[in-house]
Amino acid sequence: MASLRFALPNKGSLSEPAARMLSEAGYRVSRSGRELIVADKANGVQFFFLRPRDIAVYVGEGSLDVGITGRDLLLDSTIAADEILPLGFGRASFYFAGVPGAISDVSELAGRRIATSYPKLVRRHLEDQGIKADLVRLDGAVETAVELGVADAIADVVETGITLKTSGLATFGDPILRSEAVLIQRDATRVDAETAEAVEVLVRRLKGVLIARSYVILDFDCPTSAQEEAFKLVPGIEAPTVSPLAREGWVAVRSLVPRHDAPKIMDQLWNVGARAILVSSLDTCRI
Ligand SMILES: Nc1ncnc2c1ncn2[C@@H]1O[C@H](COP(=O)(O)OP(=O)(O)OP(=O)(O)O)[C@@H](O)[C@H]1O
Ligand SMILES: O=P(O)(O)OC[C@H]1O[C@H](OP(=O)(O)OP(=O)(O)O)[C@H](O)[C@@H]1O
Ligand SMILES: [Mg+2]
Repeated sequence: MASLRFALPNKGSLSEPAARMLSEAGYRVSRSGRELIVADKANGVQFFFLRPRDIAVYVGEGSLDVGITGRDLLLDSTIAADEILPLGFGRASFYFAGVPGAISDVSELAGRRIATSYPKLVRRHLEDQGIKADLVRLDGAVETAVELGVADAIADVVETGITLKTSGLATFGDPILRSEAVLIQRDATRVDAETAEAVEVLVRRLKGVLIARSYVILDFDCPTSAQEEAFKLVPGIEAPTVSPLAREGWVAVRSLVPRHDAPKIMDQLWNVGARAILVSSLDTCRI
């Protein structure tokens, strides 16, 4: 079986959660030391640990088949690759920011200097708005660039907003981008059939983890007189599973429900007469 060549972040915010998600999907990604290539022979995958910023390059130009990186890093890459699955972690927004009062609107950026580690992404955004500004490309810690007089504003990743606040800056304008970790592949039309099949299996496994993270299993006992009303509350993915109970006039019901809706649904089920309402977590699944 040919190996699927998979690029994973070797450090940074995305590294640990990417490895955890793959491990939950059944792959063996653990590194015993600092090795940069790990073979998962049982699953026919070879993992290459690379800087997240370089991952789109390796995947886009075809040296590696798939990879996990940030949507913002993908869009900033000079080599294009296709986003095939958003992965729900590494969420962050990308904003312009400046000293409050000094700049409060994106239109005021015309002719100003903007520090960023994401020049392509920012340039394209400014062009779309017809704004001409000078970009100052920095590797990191861009928040300090305004204080040190290197730039008039910055464009950077904002997660909690703490770094901005402690640097005396505030965002202005709408978010330039909402980013999260994404699975990427080279231009799908250039992928051979065997690789496409391996990617399909990978995507199904990852979707299994995503569903397992966002849904819970709900079990309850329900009087048959209330079952129609209860089924409306728990439609499930196809339909709820209904089994007989060893008690006349009652059924046992099982269904998947969105994790964050579970408390409200449990209250509603109780109100229609359901009892012994249990919630349990999924490890993974194929839907
Ligand atoms: N708080 C955060 N800080 C930085 N990047 C974040 C954060 N939360 C999510 N991300 C995402 O992580 C990716 C940045 O990867 P990068 O390797 O630069 O991570 P990093 O946390 O900045 O690590 P380092 O600065 O050590 O290289 C981007 O896709 C970014 O949107
Ligand atoms: O909104 P917050 O939760 O404060 O997070 C955002 C900050 O985190 C990142 O910096 P990082 O620590 O990666 O350092 P870097 O700028 O050197 O990459 C990013 O560039 C912001 O500075
Ligand atoms: Mg960083």
